[in-house]
Amino acid sequence: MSFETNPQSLAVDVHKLSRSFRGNVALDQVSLQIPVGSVFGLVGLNGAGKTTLIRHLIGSFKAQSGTVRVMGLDPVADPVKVLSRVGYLTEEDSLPTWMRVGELVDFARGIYSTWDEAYAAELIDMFGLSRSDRLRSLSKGLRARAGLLVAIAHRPELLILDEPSSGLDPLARRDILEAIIRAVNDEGRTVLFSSHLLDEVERVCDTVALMRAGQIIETTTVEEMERRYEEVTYRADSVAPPNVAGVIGWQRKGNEWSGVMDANLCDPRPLDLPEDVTVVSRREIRLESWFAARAGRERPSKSPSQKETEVSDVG
Ligand SMILES: Nc1ncnc2c1ncn2[C@@H]1O[C@H](COP(=O)(O)OP(=O)(O)OP(=O)(O)O)[C@@H](O)[C@H]1O
Repeated sequence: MSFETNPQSLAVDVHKLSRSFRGNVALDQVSLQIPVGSVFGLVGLNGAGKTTLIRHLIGSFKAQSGTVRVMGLDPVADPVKVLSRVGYLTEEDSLPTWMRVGELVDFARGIYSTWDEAYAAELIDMFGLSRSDRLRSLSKGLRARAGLLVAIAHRPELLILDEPSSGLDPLARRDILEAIIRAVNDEGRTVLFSSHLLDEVERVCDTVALMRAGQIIETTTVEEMERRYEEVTYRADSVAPPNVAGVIGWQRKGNEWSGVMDANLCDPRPLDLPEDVTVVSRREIRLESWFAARAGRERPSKSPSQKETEVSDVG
């Protein structure tokens, strides 16, 4: 999919970004455009390149080739301007643990000119923190909340959450994270959310990009994905999936084969479907099935229709 290319309307604009670590390609000609105001999900298997991409956005990696713009600025050339407008929370527990929550808040207030003290106080309360708590003595989940507080109390234009949920219990993940993402987005701000928790991504994101082996292989709105793909389950006593052209990925459970197909390209009941193969169900696609079909381990090809189908055994 393509977005409006007016730089003013893009919170993130990455063009043909490549990066290798000692000869190993981590990012391969990645182009990514995130429109202002979107909640954008970044998904992919371990090692797909998500964190490496995000680190370029916050200026901790310099592009080896290609360009990176965040709110129209180069994060390496203009780190202060960019970081003052970005909120960033990573799974790494990198807060200065010798500080108390109050000291952390005072420190952050000094850094960000847009710091909203009333909002910070509200968040301390909402997260069950106290200014006198020493970060070292907090549980991992409370420290993650303190990190989230610092990431959002300056009301960033772009909030980047890189696996933010790993330290949070399910309740915090659902209630706090979703509330924050929606609040940030309601103000017309942008959220980039990288996560392995696909149900969360599906719930909060309007657009999702899938990374595989250092490339973005598909960017789609959740709506578009639901319109385009469907999951069809067949019953077939065969060792190979039914011969249905254009299926982008199969999952097998006993004698049932579920295929993710592009509704524009496939006929779920082709005329040559063998008589002993029956269609058990046709379901709306879920992000998890799309991910399983598209995120596989081999190098990507150009489009879903050109891609070799993959089979995974789930039962
Ligand atoms: N500092 C580094 N030095 C060497 N290799 C690195 C470094 N950072 C990342 N890599 C490699 O780059 C590739 C992409 O890693 P990256 O952490 O970006 O993936 P990811 O999609 O964020 O994975 P995960 O979901 O596990 O966090 C991997 O092969 C990783 O080993």
